[in-house]
Parts: sequence; C-alpha cells; structure tokens
Amino acid sequence: MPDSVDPDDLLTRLGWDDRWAAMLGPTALRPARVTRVDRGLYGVLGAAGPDRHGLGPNLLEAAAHDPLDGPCVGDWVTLRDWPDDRVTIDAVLPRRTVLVRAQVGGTSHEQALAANVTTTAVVAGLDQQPSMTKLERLIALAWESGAAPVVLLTKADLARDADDVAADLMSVAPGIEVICCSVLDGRGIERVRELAAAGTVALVGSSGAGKSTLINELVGADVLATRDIRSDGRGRHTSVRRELVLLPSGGCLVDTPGLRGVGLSDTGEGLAATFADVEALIAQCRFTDCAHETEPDCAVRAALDDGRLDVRRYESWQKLQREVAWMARRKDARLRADELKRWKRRTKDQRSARHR
Ligand SMILES: Nc1nc2c(ncn2[C@@H]2O[C@H](COP(=O)(O)OP(=O)(O)OP(=O)(O)O)[C@@H](O)[C@H]2O)c(=O)[nH]1
Ligand SMILES: [Zn+2]
Repeated sequence: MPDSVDPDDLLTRLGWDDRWAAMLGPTALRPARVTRVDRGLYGVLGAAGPDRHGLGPNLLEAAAHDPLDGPCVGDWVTLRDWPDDRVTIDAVLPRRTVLVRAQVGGTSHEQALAANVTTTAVVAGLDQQPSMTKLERLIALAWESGAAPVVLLTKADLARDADDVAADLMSVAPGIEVICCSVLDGRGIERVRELAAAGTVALVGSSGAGKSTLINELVGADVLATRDIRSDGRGRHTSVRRELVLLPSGGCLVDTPGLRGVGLSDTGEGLAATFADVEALIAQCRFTDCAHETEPDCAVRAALDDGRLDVRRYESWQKLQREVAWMARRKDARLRADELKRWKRRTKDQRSARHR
C-alpha cells in the first residue's frame, strides 16, 4: 500500500461499517474482504493491503460439506494469524445479500457468485435486440440476491432506439431502473458510478455484454496502480475479471462470469418478484389451484385475451415456473440421498462400535 492510504480508510472504502464491526465484536482476528476466488486460494483486501490466503481448518470442513458456506467474492472474512506466521481465513461473516446461481447440469448444489452486494446490475448490449426472456431470468436471479436489481443497457451508441427499448423494458420489469449507457458517448456512466459509490454493484449478464469494458471505464488508473504494489510483483497486469475492484470514485464493482445458463433457486421468490403482475392475476383466479387453461373465472386467461398480459411474458413465466419446480424436486432428491448416506454411516459406526 502506498503510504498515503490510511488502512482504516481502506476498510471503509471497501464497505466496512459499524454494523460489520459490531458483528465482529472485540477480537484479535482481522477483517478483510474477498476480492477473488482462485482454486482454494482467496484474494483478500484488508487494512494490510491485498494478500492471498487459504481456508482455516473449520472453514475448510464447512466448505467441503456445503460449497455455499465457503467464501465467495464480496464476503467479509476474518483472518487468523498463527504463531508460525501463517495466516488463514477463519470465518465468513453472515452475508447481507448473496447472488446465488443454481449449478446448471450435474448436481443441484448452488454456487455463490457474489456477496454483500447492494445493487445487482443485469447487463445486456444494445448491439443486438435484447432477449426479454433472458433478461427476466437474470432479473429474477437479481431479486433473489436481496440486492436491488437494475438493468444496464450497454453499447447504447449502437442503437438508434435505445430509449424505446428502455421504455419497453420498464413496462415488463415493473419497479426496476433501466439505464442506457455507453463508454463511447459516456451516457449512463455517471449513474453507474453513483450506484457503486453507495456500496457494491455486481454485474451479471452474458459474455460480450460489455461488462469488462464498463469496469475498465469506471476503474481508471488508480486501482490498477494499487494492484502493482505487491512486493512479489504478482497480480501485475492480471486482468480485473471475476473480481471485486475498488473504484477511485468510491464503492466496489464485482464482475461475475458470463452467465449463459443461470439456474434459479428453488424458492421461487425471485420469480414472484419479477412477475409480480402475473402473480397478482393468479391471486384473482377463482380456484387456488387454477391451471389457467379452461377453468371458469380465470384472471390469467382473461388478461391474455384482452391483451393486458403479454403472451410472451406469460410463457416466460410458465417456463421459469416449471424450472423452479424441477429444481425443488431435484433438491429434495439430493437431501434424501444425503440423509440416507448419513444414516448408513451412522449404522455402520454403531455396528463397528458393537464389535469392538
Ligand atoms: N460501441 C460500443 N461497443 C462496446 C461498448 N462497450 C463494450 N463494447 C464492445 O463490446 C464487446 C464486448 O465487450 P466486453 O466488455 O468484452 O464484454 P463482457 O461482458 O466483459 O464479455 P466477457 O468478457 O466475455 O464476459 C467489445 O468488443 C467491446 O469493445 C460501448 O459502450 N459501445
Ligand atoms: Zn387461472
């Protein structure tokens, strides 16, 4: 760290506040924020500057049991200094918000993409017609995180009708701020800067949406310069992708991997928030188990018929709804399998105890 940087000030700039301090309480452990996750090693930034550490024994065990319990980018963690000068990550402070994606394919385990995010920005490029259905899925993911969602329409300089697209989006994404931005003509950039200054903004969106370009624009030279200070020279010239970066103008930005297939969680909460209009209609159907097909007094069919509800939007809701239901069933199956494994292990232990 350059001499000019006050360590406490650095923690504050990273988002450390009285609530975090109260949660930590009096302790010899040092707080730091996770900036990067790299195969068992975690980049952290704390009062002592940037460093990389592994997990302590307790956390290692917890993370092996459930990956969600291991640190992710944006987490506040505590660092333990051992007598032999080793430093390990001791614990993850309870997350205020967390952006989770269900693993697509394979197991039904979930993956934490970013924690303690204040705003989740769903990013799509205006170099092509944005897919509303894809955006709805990402907005649902954003709602689930607990952080306020916004939509960032990048490359606005390439679309003559940028404001029309934004207006369309606002009509299907009730209550969500839509920001048109461009690194070429500069529009919208200040608004993103403002959102970041209020905490931590996570960018989610598919590959090529313009996330790294936007980050580079906002990061400027200052932060890149602080990355060069490491005595061993590592971290120099590495890209800032998939990392939490401090903005010179205040606050943090988190890049997430290009999300091609994002699974929603099985709670359906994000979905309900994204499709509040559909949910409101469903509540008006005469039957609580209405399938919205041929039932009498179906509010959904009525709205589809008179155009109050867009067919595409309804179909998008149906598709995501089925997916969430499937996730829930799959998770149930996994929990049952886990339970069975534990039970078998227990009976085996009991049996070998009896034979001793
Ligand atoms: N015209 C224009 N092009 C842009 C703008 N922002 C980004 N681009 C271009 O869009 C392309 C993709 O941008 P990236 O920033 O690499 O996209 P990304 O979302 O980080 O993609 P991944 O790294 O694959 O996740 C690049 O060729 C950028 O130059 C913009 O505001 N205007
Ligand atoms: Zn109905």
